[in-house]
Amino acid sequence: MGGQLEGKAGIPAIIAGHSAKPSAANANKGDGVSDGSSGGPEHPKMDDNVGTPAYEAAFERIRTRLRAKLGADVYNSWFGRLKLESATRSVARMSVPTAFLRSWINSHYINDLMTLWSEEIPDIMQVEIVVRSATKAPAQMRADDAKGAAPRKTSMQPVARAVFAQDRNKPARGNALAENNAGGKLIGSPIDSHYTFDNFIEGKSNRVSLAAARAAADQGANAARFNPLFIYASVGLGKTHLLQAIANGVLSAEPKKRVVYLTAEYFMWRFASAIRDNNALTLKETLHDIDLLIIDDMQFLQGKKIQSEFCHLINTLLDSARQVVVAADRPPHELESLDPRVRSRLQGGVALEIGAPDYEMRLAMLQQRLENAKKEDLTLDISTEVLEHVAKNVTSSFRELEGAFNQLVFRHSFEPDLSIERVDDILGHLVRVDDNRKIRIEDIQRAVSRHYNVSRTDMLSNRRTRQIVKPRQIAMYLAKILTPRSLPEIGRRFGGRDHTTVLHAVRKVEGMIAEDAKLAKELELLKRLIEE
Ligand SMILES: Nc1ncnc2c1ncn2[C@@H]1O[C@H](COP(=O)(O)OP(=O)(O)OP(=O)(O)O)[C@@H](O)[C@H]1O
Repeated sequence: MGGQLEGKAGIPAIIAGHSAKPSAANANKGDGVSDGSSGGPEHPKMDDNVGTPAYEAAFERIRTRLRAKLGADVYNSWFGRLKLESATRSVARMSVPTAFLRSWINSHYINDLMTLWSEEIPDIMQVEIVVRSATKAPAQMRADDAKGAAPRKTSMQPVARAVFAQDRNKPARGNALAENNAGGKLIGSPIDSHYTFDNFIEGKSNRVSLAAARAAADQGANAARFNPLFIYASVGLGKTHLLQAIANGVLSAEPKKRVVYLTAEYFMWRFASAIRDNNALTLKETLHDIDLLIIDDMQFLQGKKIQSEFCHLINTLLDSARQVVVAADRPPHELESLDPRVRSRLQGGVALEIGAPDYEMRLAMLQQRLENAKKEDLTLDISTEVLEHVAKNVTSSFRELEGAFNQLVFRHSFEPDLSIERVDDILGHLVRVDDNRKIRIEDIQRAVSRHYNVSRTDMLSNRRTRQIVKPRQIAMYLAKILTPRSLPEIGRRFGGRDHTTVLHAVRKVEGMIAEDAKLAKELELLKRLIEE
């Protein structure tokens, strides 16, 4: 991979000398509107070669290399939810859950992905990013088919077409997409009936958020205390699951409630198209008349006009005691790109964090997944010892854990007696990723103070001499990119500094790196030393 990780917008990631396929060009438009699958006669079939261990392994290595190159923060933001959808001899197709992510990867990283793929598998001539629908484990999808559920638009569900608002006269539960297509008003994204409170595993790290979510869904006397309810967590810890469980909870109790679930990107797209088509008023009127608004991935809300519409919408809903629930990857006061009026309104309710799951929660999740998977494959038998081993070693998020479980199920079909050693081989990358996340702020402070020859005490002190300020800022920057800690947490570990001081340090160092290649190299070296 080249030293620079910026791709050029709109350049199809096809190696020169091979004919440019229309599908690749489409995949690079990234307009957030078009069909993510982008069609075309030359596309590989969805199930081509996927699951072939060589391709899966190559994809995992590519992810590991991207992570090492970009740092945990940047990687998690853009690639944390990247999945391999299909791969043939010449085309690798990956998916992300939103059009926004697809667009960003296409305009910034597509060439790097192309390079990495061709280094791994020289025959790959083209890479594509498509948008998939709400996440769902393959095992669950097969279970649906077995139960004769209406066919779902699974992995190729384009965000822009995934539209749904609960029609007042329709039953709430069941296959949301089938109901949408049958005539629901087109406003929100689909609500997946598999995400419920009942299958949400409860533990120390999510107990309070779960209780608040239940209260918001019950709409009882307590609900006003949680309005707006703001849930934040880093990737894969259950925000979407909880938000959708609220929607399902409300709809199962009162099917006529008007519930709208939207990702922030979809909200932006919906408003932008309504403004363009001169029907913003109708959209606003419809939205102002709902009972429950749920917005996911709030960190992506951008644009002055859209934010002002959003502000107006939540003001109207909150002022008339309608429930608003929002999720993001950070607390409201850290959503710096948000209009201060929106931020302040979001801060007016309650903001709760979901932390990483502990061992008991992880084991419970694996057991739950195994029980479900066994319903469709009676021969499936993964020992308790293996489940405990995985729960002990894959610790970062439920999504990683789910990925680990799916790999085990896949392997089980041709290696029924999985030993612990084999499990380690198979899940090696997941365990390694996890190790990366265990970097402690103290390790960073120690490495930086040694490198710049300043004492750790000085680094944490109030002294402002240049010799101390620069290493302090560098250490804060490294803490931000190498650990999952929030700005306030980092501030606390640096002598009780405010989160804005940490933010200033991070920006300052980013600016210095952009201008000073020598410093950039020095920091790369430091990063490697800390990660070892
Ligand atoms: N407490 C839980 N109990 C059971 N399953 C969970 C729990 N938390 C998360 N999961 C599962 O883990 C997967 C990832 O969760 P989810 O998509 O809700 O995470 P997220 O926080 O929204 O991540 P992102 O920020 O990347 O969108 C989902 O399949 C979800 O069902």
